[in-house]
Amino acid sequence: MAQHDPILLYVSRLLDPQTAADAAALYAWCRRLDEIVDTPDDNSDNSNTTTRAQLEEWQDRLDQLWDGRPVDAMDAALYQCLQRQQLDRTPFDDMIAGMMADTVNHPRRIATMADLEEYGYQVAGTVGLMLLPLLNANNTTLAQAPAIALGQAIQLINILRDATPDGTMGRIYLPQDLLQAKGVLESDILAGQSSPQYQAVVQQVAHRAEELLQAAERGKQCLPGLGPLLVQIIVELYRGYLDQLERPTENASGSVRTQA
Ligand SMILES: CC(C)=CCC/C(C)=C/CC/C(C)=C/CC/C(C)=C/COP(=O)(O)OP(=O)(O)O
Repeated sequence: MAQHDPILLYVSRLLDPQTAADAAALYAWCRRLDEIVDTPDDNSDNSNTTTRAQLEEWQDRLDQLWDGRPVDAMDAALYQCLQRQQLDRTPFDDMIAGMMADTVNHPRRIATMADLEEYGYQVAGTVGLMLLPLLNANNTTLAQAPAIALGQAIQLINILRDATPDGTMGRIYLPQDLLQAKGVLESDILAGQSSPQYQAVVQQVAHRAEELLQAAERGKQCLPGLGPLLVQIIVELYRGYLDQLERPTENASGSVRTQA
């Protein structure tokens, strides 16, 4: 989907070469994990069992990495990063747990906005926590909530942006309670069909994403040096995507299209 640099690599141009290499090692680990789950669903038990087995294997590899036994060159790069930085293991485990939820909960649905934010923490807020040591946060305790908020905002915006392809893969990440309250038909989402009611749910989620971006902006002063600038660049980039999402266009067949 992405027609741009992955966000982590894009902003790592602001980091010194060693820190950028550490960020790249983190990115590679997250990307390879994402690839395990990012295949079209065939809704079969077989497919889910295979994905779960791959995630369990990934968890075992993480155990080995943390024990100082990386299994390949990419894990070795992350291991070197672990030796330089004080990385906490929890966000790595939480990210795998979030990916696991994608295979257990089938077809993929999210019950409430709180559940969506929890998922956003698991698959993206965790990246914010992983990055804090690399960014030399002055006060890690204070920096955690805004770092998580930024990842969650990015995830919500990506979900809004990718709603149509996700729908055609049978995945609906917009909260069921909001969709039901507005009377949006699941069959319309799966067919990529927009409506004023659907757009109202998009606006609600977009509003929450903007609140999370603002929380990240308020917290950026916890970072030294170019850290606040780095955060502001990410915030403005994703605020730009939000602006485009709030101006939906319809193509000739009336399907959900955004200007992103
Ligand atoms: C505010 C404070 C104190 C710290 C900020 C700490 C940071 C930089 C947090 C951001 C973490 C981050 C970059 C999370 C994003 C994870 C994610 C879902 C990336 C995928 O995004 P895209 O690159 O847009 O994906 P596509 O490739 O699908 O477009």
